[in-house]
Amino acid sequence: MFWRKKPDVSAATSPTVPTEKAQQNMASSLSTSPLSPGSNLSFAVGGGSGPNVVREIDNFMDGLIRRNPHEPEFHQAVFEFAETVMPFYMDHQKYRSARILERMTEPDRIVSFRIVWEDDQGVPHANRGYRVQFNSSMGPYKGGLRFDPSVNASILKFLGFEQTFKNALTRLPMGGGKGGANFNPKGRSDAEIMRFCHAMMSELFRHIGESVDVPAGDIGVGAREIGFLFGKYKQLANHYTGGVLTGKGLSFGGSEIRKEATGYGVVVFAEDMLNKHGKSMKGKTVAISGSGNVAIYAVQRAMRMGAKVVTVSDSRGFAHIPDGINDDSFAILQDVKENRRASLSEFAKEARGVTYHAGKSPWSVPCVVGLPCATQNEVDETMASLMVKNGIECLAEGANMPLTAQAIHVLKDAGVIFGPAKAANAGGVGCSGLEQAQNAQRLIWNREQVEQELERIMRSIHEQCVSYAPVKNGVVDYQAGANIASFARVADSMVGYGYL
Ligand SMILES: NC(=O)C1=CN([C@@H]2O[C@H](COP(=O)(O)OP(=O)(O)OC[C@H]3O[C@@H](n4cnc5c(N)ncnc54)[C@H](O)[C@@H]3O)[C@@H](O)[C@H]2O)C=CC1
Ligand SMILES: O=C(O)CCC(=O)C(=O)O
Repeated sequence: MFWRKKPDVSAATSPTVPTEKAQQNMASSLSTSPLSPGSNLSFAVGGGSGPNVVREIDNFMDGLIRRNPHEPEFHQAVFEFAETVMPFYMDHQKYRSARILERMTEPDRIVSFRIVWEDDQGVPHANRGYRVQFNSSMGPYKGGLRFDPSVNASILKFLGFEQTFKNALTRLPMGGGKGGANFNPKGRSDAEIMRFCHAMMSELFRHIGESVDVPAGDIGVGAREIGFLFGKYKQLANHYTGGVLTGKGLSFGGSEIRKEATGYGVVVFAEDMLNKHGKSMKGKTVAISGSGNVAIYAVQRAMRMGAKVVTVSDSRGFAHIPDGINDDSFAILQDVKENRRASLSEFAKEARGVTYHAGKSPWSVPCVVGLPCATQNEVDETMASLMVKNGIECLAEGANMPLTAQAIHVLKDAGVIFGPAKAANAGGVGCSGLEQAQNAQRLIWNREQVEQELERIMRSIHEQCVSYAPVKNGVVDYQAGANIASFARVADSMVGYGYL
């Protein structure tokens, strides 16, 4: 069945744009919430969606879940995508006959391996490392490494899937991948982190390369870890190839702005969405979750745009800053998180006008703009309803999949401008692409050059979303726009390659 029809090779040369019929299909499928109230089936498609579209999504998800049991995060990411892409897919026979949706939801390969390292007391530990090489249609696999005890195949498959389409939106030559280990870096010394990274690279180096697969950072992996990983790769490979990892230190091939890029990009994207709807960030109350790499630079960029940032959080609680973070409190936040790697409660103790709320999430604090920048599924339906009640107007996802499918529907149904992760947080990987370009040229661009190029990438992503997005009650559906624009790009390449 899968291989029955011949590929439509002519499609490879003509980029696909949504037809009028597809736009109508999208409008009907998006006109009501796809989740039946009270349904226990989290992927049940119901309401007023076109019956054919609903049936196709159901059948497709049934098959995906059967082939990938016990992987809820992967199912969720694919559902979120399929739900908006299906009408477009159904309208394009060249994709359907090539079974592109089934093919693009199957990773190219997954490697998993043992990582044995020694702690400071001389005790050996074994962890599991992974690299999910999801799709290389657009270029070498590209995507971060995550160190967190929760890491498993489901989480990395969802991240690798998302990364494929995010990278396509940057229009740089990057495929999608993701990796990591179920290692908890919290409380570990620098020496332990170094030994862990060296042990991980002892296996990972066989699977990566500047034209093969180029990892970078994600949760628990920043410049320190990339330095240890790069050093070990250089030693094992016996050559200096900067382009094999991104997020490197500036002294050994890293790029200006990479550290700031994801957070800055999220705010630039939010500003573009607001501008498109006749609004702006200036003077807006902004709630941010997380206090890691993405969150810190989202705070900084939002402050520079004249917004008032009233929350940040970590896995233990959140800090409330009713008058907004200022330059002094931002410097303390950076020091607590980036240098001392301490809890946010320290930030609250040291900065003026900050209270700390242990065990609570920041989303009960009223805001006009929400930027979830911590982790997946941190905002559920209840929190989204509370945000709506509190007057939120715009939400851009800094983290990957921070909202449940139901939470997204609550916001969109209430007319909130919603920026999905694959568009809103693409600045990080976009800047990684610029780091690869500098490494290939053996040149270092200055800060202004990189920042200008990053803004150009974010603006182009915004335009691509708008050009594919339906508009409902005057609000652009960026989720559908991002999914369809990136689907078309990846699908056209896959169709062009034939049956691979
Ligand atoms: N670093 C990057 O360039 C990019 C990161 N992302 C995504 O952004 C998110 C944050 O990543 P980074 O800032 O790089 O990581 P990080 O390790 O620097 O920071 C993660 C933050 O999330 C918080 N956090 C982690 N688990 C949590 C939980 N279960 N509940 C509440 N808070 C939790 C941590 O306390 C920390 O503040 C992730 O979803 C990541 O996949 C997306 C695009 C690029
Ligand atoms: O910079 C990169 O290659 C990866 C960034 C990343 O992991 C992400 O976009 O989620």
